[in-house]
Amino acid sequence: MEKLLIVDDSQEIRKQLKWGLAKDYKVILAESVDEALVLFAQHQPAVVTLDLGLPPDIDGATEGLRCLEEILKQQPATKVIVLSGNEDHANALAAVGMGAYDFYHKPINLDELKIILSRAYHVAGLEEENRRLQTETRKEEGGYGGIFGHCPAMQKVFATIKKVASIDIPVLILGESGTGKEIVAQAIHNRGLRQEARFVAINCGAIPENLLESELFGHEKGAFTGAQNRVQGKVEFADQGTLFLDEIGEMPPLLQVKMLRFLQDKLVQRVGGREDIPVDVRVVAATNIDIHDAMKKGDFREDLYYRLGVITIELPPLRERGDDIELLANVFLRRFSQELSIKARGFSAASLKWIKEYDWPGNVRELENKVKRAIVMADTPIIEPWDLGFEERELSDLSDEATVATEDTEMLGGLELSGLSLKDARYQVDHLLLQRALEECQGNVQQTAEYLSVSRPTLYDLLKKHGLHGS
Ligand SMILES: Nc1ncnc2c1ncn2[C@@H]1O[C@H](COP(=O)(O)OP(=O)(O)OP(=O)(O)O)[C@@H](O)[C@H]1O
Repeated sequence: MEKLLIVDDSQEIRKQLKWGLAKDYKVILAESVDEALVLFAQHQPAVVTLDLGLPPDIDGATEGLRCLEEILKQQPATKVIVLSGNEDHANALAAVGMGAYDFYHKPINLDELKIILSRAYHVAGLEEENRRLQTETRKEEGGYGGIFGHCPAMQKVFATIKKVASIDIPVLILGESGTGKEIVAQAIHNRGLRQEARFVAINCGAIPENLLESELFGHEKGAFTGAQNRVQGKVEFADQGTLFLDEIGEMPPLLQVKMLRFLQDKLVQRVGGREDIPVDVRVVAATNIDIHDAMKKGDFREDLYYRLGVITIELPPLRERGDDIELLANVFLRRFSQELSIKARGFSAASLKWIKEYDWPGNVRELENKVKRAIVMADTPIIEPWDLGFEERELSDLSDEATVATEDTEMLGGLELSGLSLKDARYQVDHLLLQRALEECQGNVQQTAEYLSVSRPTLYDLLKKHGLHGS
């Protein structure tokens, strides 16, 4: 049963209301502001009826308005219904101005008051539900540190991040290119003990072997031609923070040995230097190659693997994430439409079919790029498959809908449509139809619009797009 706080200094009214409302509500009675505020804090009722003339100011409204103010300060969503005398209309209005939900003039008619009360509870309930949904959406909006995923494999990833973040052990992240290895590494850092210090990423596969050592460990002045100054390496730069070694599977054998030594001793020696510099970093590594295969072939050292992969996190490819693909597509749609200030409302059914069925070799990064491109390319707020930039080869397999469209249109004017993308084919057909309708109606715009069953402004837009003119 809902709780209702009744604040009234008149014993008679308190009695009348309790008698009349106790069947529907759990009635709590207060006769002064202080008592009301204590009971309000204790019970947190969604609705309060409040007499404005409370002691010591029973003929004025100062105490009633103070009570209203305090209640709304404690809980702004409370629906306060002010009960006042007929002559006190101005104060009742002032109360509404301060945030009261409604007012009701005494003498009280219980049936009327019951209607007002039930409406107040209804509104309070709706608002509460709305707040709950908004909080949920906001949580969803943030994903897990910006990483979205509902599928069991991603839930397992989140659970592991949670467990390992605050423990200083190495983590190895495995997953195809674009599956989110770097954002997972960043999430581990952001939730860990070193979050105040730096997160330093280095892509071991993108730097030529001869430069990688100095990138990682730094060099002394004169260490090699062109080394004009002493330079700190990424490992040293990450001191106290997290070092993210991306594409560790690509690390050349010699550097694997040096990295292993660093992991064991926590000391770095700059290229051309003799000094051992102590560095305290958390290491998170990632690779998109089959690391077990690389070990079998002798390309990756087993001892380094065991140092780095105390904990491993496997990121599933996008094609194995089920409904997450649609979730991610919508996340990117909202994100980029906001960032680029372009209105994009959603995906057409055909687009969603494509999004779900496509193989996604480039994983989340590819999906992200395709959605971004689509928002820029789309002519309407609804994204169509061709906006997503699927290849013609892929589009030729498109749904029956597209094939039918092409067959129908081929009958229209012997247009050569084969080999055209759906978008181009539609353009050609529109062009032909516009030309014919104009001819048929001798260029009369009004008649042409009627002939094609479009409005005049739409026809003008179409003519402009196709470089055609009425007479
Ligand atoms: N689950 C996810 N939710 C939201 N965005 C994601 C998710 N996974 C990846 N992304 C986004 O996809 C892009 C690629 O992610 P990231 O760079 O972390 O992948 P990666 O596996 O490290 O790629 P690579 O192997 O090429 O280094 C980034 O823009 C990232 O924000």
